[in-house]
Amino acid sequence: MALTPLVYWAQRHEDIYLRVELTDVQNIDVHVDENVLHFSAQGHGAKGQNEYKFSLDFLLPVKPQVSYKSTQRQVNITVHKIQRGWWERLTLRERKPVFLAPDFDRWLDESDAEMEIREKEEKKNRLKASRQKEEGFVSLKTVFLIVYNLVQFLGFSWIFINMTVRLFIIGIGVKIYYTGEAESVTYFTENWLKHVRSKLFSDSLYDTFHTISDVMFFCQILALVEVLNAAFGVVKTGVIPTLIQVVGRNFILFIIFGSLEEMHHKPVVFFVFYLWSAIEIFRYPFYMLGCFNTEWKTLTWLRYTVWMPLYPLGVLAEALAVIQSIPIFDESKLFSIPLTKVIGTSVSFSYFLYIYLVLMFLGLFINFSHLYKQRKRRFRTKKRKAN
Ligand SMILES: CCCCCCCCCCCCC[C@@H](O)CC(=O)SCCNC(=O)CCNC(=O)[C@H](O)C(C)(C)COP(=O)(O)OP(=O)(O)OC[C@H]1O[C@@H](n2cnc3c(N)ncnc32)[C@H](O)[C@@H]1OP(=O)(O)O
Repeated sequence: MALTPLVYWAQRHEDIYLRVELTDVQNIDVHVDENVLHFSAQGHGAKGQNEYKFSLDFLLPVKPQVSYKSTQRQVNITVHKIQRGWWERLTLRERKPVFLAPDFDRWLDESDAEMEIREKEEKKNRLKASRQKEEGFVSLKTVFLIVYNLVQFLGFSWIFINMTVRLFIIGIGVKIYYTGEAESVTYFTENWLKHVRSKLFSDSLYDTFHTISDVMFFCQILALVEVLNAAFGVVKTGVIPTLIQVVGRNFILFIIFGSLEEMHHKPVVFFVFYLWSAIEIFRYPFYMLGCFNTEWKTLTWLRYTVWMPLYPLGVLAEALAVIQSIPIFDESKLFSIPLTKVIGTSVSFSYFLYIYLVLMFLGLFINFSHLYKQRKRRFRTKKRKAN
């Protein structure tokens, strides 16, 4: 025989909530037919395990679509009113069915319900406002990163192209000079070629600092922004690797090359600048595309692969520059720390440079493993996305 479960009800301006006191419910059937809700299910109620049924003839029209959710302890039913409003009772008949009672857990009177609506609306508005603020910040951040990456890309491209063109011209100069044809040209032409060759060679290898340094200074000072970006969470990356990278390069640029005129004409400047710019012409456009949520696979591959040979070579070139600068610092006593007049001597900056050489290889190890992890993460996520 079908029994009636205990049913608790509450209302809001738009909905009716029913809570049916049945546990471990199965075979639930809930539907609204001609404004009457019919419920039947098997479950454990006040009369033990049984089939339970009830129906409710609503006071005012409701929508035929009902939603329900059954948990282990109860069945929650939501019925939607056709017209928004507050009902004075639930059923058409004035006499309340015996199995029906107010759900005091959800019960609100009309004014409380209005307050609830107002609170919900205010919460929604607050959420909307904060989302708009966040979106504004995100778009501002994106514009900032696009501009930053674009400026760096243009700077390093100028450096790289300038140096490549000069290197290419030397190549041709050397080739013309050493070919058999060159031997057959007049003494005047040979001398002229010799002059051109030596001029081009010295210009491109020995004069890198004077041609390139201003742009390199600009780009590397600007790169300090990357440390701030990492520190303030503007981009998702570690502060330590970025700090090592930026401080490491700026030390070479400003202290080793910038402060010693004797270093300006050394070919090592060429190698250091060339190796630095060779990665950045891929890294910055890769970041730029990332800002547009776009990816160009070849560029991604280059960004996460080219550093493998370039990083150790870059550190080697920087180490060579440091080693070459040591006798110059010793002789010039630049940055040396004067000891008291009694001792009458000073501690040369070169001692710091020996320590720095060790730090460089430590920095190489930290950043190499960081870049290796970034590469693995990048290609792992890509593979997972592809699956
Ligand atoms: C602490 C005191 C320091 C003392 C120093 C003493 C030791 C000094 C040793 C120094 C050795 C330096 C040698 C070096 O100068 C030699 C060379 O550079 S040789 C040339 C080769 N070099 C390189 O390849 C390094 C290039 N640089 C880098 O890759 C970065 O600077 C580095 C911090 C090393 C790594 O980059 P990052 O951690 O940012 O990795 P990702 O590129 O994968 O980026 C992670 C996510 O962040 C997003 N991101 C990062 N930057 C930007 C940006 N500007 N705009 C937009 N988005 C950015 C990126 O898209 C990634 O996000 P997602 O994963 O979602 O795609």
